[in-house]
Amino acid sequence: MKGIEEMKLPAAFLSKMEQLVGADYPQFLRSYEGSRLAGLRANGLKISPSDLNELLSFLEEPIAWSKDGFYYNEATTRPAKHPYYYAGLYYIQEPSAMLPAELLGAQPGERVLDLCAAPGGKSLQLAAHLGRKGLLVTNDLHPQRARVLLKNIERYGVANAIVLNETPSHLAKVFAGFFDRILVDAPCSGEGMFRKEPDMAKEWSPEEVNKYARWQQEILEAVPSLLRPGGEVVYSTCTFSPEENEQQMQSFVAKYPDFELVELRRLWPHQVKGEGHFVAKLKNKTLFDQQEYPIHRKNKKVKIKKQSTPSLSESTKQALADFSMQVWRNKKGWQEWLPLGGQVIERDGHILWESLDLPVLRGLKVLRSGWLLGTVERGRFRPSPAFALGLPMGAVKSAVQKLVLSAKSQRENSLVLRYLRGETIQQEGKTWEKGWHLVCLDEFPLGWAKGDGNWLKNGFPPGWRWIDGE
Ligand SMILES: C[S@@+](CC[C@H](N)C(=O)[O-])C[C@H]1O[C@@H](n2cnc3c(N)ncnc32)[C@H](O)[C@@H]1O
Repeated sequence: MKGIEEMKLPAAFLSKMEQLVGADYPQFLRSYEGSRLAGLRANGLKISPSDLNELLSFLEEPIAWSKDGFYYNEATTRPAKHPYYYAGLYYIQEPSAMLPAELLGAQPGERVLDLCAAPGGKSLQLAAHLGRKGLLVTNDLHPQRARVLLKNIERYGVANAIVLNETPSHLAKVFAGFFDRILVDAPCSGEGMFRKEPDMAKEWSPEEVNKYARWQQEILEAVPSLLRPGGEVVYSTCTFSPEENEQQMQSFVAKYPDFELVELRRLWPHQVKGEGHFVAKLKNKTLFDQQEYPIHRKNKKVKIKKQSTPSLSESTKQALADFSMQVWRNKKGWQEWLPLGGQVIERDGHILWESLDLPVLRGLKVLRSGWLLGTVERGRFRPSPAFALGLPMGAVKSAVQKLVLSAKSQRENSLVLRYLRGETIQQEGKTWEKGWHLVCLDEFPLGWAKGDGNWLKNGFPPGWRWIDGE
């Protein structure tokens, strides 16, 4: 717990805050004496909040503005060191940061864009709201951050997402009028993060605030072209400065009179249990007749891929059937678990499920255009970790060749850790059939392992592994 002096917050920042919060200033200052607040969210693609609460003994009260978030105590708990974390059952997220995606209100079947998405906490929330129906386009400008975003999309089992590394203006050219809803969780001066990461305060200056305000404005410029008539946008930041928040919204609606501001919320650290956030919802006022919806979807500006016959070669089909026979004892077992509205394609040896509701992505930096099922090498299918993690519960239940692990006792937990560390699985008196085995933690998929007749060779990817002592 740091006091305000110890944190060395810039004097100009403090006097700005004094003006901004007025009579609340003493409480605002006192909020810096409290500890930062930690939260996590149940991954709705895998588990309900109440089931997660039953499973994890360390969850505290629910987070008021989130349907699936809980507080936990950072001093006593390390939720990232738990096998259920590796099964993608929950995402660790600052409590205030749970509000923007909640307010966007994405519905199953919609097309949703997360424009500034890395590392992906809010994208995962949006993916859970869509279920496996509709399309999530998730993007970040910075290449390394976009790669982290991809990893999270895969680790949390999102099948119907495409991951891009683009500028908003490039996206606007390809996705004109495409999206039902857009989240702009903008880069910002991060004033709400000073308690969590005091070093960030060193970078603060009025010039920094203005620099971010300019970037945010540039990002927002792309929104009117990307959104369909009648669509909705949530703009959010984790900063307090009005230049990056209310003023940004005012200039947006002044410039684009088709838009109205329908909701504006501030979470202040001295008023709620969170680090603070600004969240605003905008709506495009242009009338949008639901009856015309399908027609709009054929908007000529957006070239949607035509339904084509699956482009798999005979040898790939055979490789997939062989794999499916191993895991489900059924040649077509794997096909049952694909989301609707897409097709399986083969591109450069990669087998992907892709939505049919995609514009032509040529010219964009695409990190992933759907659910990576695996690769075909020398006529054999090798399933990807993302394939395992994206399998719904029914697929796990009906899999025959599988290794079901449990973390409920210490002895069982040690086998899970061996798998997560990437070790070969051997058990006395037990041999493993040849071929792929789905590895699960209770009924949740974790990854793959390959039997060689004796042992199970570990298929858990190096970049995802459990590292002792971290
Ligand atoms: C506040 S963070 C996003 C956090 C994220 N929404 C989450 O919940 O995990 C802002 C992100 O915007 C990205 N960014 C910065 N400028 C951008 C731009 N012009 N277009 C798209 N993304 C941008 C940054 O790389 C950063 O990852």
